[in-house]
Parts: sequence; structure tokens; C-alpha cells
Amino acid sequence: MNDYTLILLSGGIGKRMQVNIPKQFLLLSGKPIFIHVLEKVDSIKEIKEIIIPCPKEFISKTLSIINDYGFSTPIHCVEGGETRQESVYKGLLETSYERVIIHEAVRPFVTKEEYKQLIQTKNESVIYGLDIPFTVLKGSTYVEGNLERNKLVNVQLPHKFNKKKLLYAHECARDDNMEFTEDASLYFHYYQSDILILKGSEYNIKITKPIDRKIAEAIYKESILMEES
Ligand SMILES: C[C@](O)(CO)[C@H](O)COP(=O)(O)O
Repeated sequence: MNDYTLILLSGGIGKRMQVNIPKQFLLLSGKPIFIHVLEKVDSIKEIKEIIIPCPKEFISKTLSIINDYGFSTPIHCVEGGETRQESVYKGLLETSYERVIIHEAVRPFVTKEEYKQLIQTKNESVIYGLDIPFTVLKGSTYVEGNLERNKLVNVQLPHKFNKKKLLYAHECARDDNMEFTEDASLYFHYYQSDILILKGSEYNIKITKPIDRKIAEAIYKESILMEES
């Protein structure tokens, strides 16, 4: 079977965006950012359910917004964790299907085609990534070394994994008190096994900081113009 649960991380509290509502609720062209993602995935037949880990105090707001849009895929909200990793873990505990796709509520420019490519790719563990067009050095106050940029990848979401295997890796990380910023590094740490990297898109940005909202509105306008032409 090729059935998936989508875990849509929606755990932000707006700190880096410098706003007092979680950034997933901010409007992009008049619509909450996370709704743009749900609109892309709602008609993908392999996605049988959507689990949204989000802060407890925002569960009812999230559900009420979702209700206004009337999606056909079953959507459940669960209380997220203190960290991104804990939110994924809590989401994984609620999933009903053998495979999971992980995405973030604040990456609204993912395309349906990217989801389809992820699903159709035979490999079990797949992520999206982009080359790094700038130089990244190690260090904070002083330079401590360089990183070879042609060996680095800018990680994008969505990702897909086998649910049981990812859950086991998360349980190991919890036992070991290890914290990762995303699931490919966590999974790789425990399995050292193949995770295919598909070529991502410059448009699939993560809206994190105030400047990203301006970029997002520009991308949105461009996408509308392209649809119209
Ligand atoms: C997964 C991620 O989006 C890759 O760019 C990023 O690491 C998530 O970081 P966050 O701290 O959860 O915003």
C-alpha cells in the first residue's frame, strides 16, 4: 500500500518572526499561511490523514480555521512538544499509516508536483534539498574553520520515511537525550542508511523572519501571474 499520514508541523510561537501570534496564522495574500499547504495536499489521494502538532492553546483556533475551509482529508490536531523534535514524535504516535510525510506549516510554496514526486520515488527515505550558493563558516565570534559547500545541502521539506523506523529513531534520540533540528539528521544518526535527496526549489522557502513575509508575498504574486498566463 502507498498510504501516508502527513505530519504538518505547526508548533511555532512567533518568536523569530517578532509577532505575538504563531507565524502559521499570519496571512499570505489574505489566507493563513498553513492553509496554503493544506490546499496543496488535500487532493493527493495517497495522503489519507493529516496530523497537526501545535501548541495546546492554539488547537481550537487551528481547528476553527480549518473548519472554515472544509477540507476532505481527515485532519487532527495534537498538542505539540517543547521542541520541533518532540512535536514530530507526538505526531508520529498518532499516525495510522505505514508511511509518513513531514512538512512544515510555514513552507506554503511546496507544490503538488513535489508531493507527487516524493510519493512516487521508490526509495523509502526521501528528502528535498538545495545546493548552497554561499559560503558557510564555522564559528560565532571568531572563525573556527570552513565547511566545503559542495558537500553541503540546504535541507527543505517535505520528507518521507517509514513510520515505524522513524518512530524507533525518535525513541532512541529521546533515550540518548539527543536533539536534532530535523528528521533526516536524526534518522541518519541511528541508521546510517540511504536517504535520497531530491532537488528542491528556490521557491519552497520557509517563512521564519519578517523579511521572509515580503519575499513570500512577491513569490505569491509571481505564482498568480504564472497561473494566469
Ligand atoms: C527543517 C528545517 O526547515 C530545514 O531548513 C529547519 O531546520 C527547521 O528549523 P526550525 O527551528 O524548526 O524552524
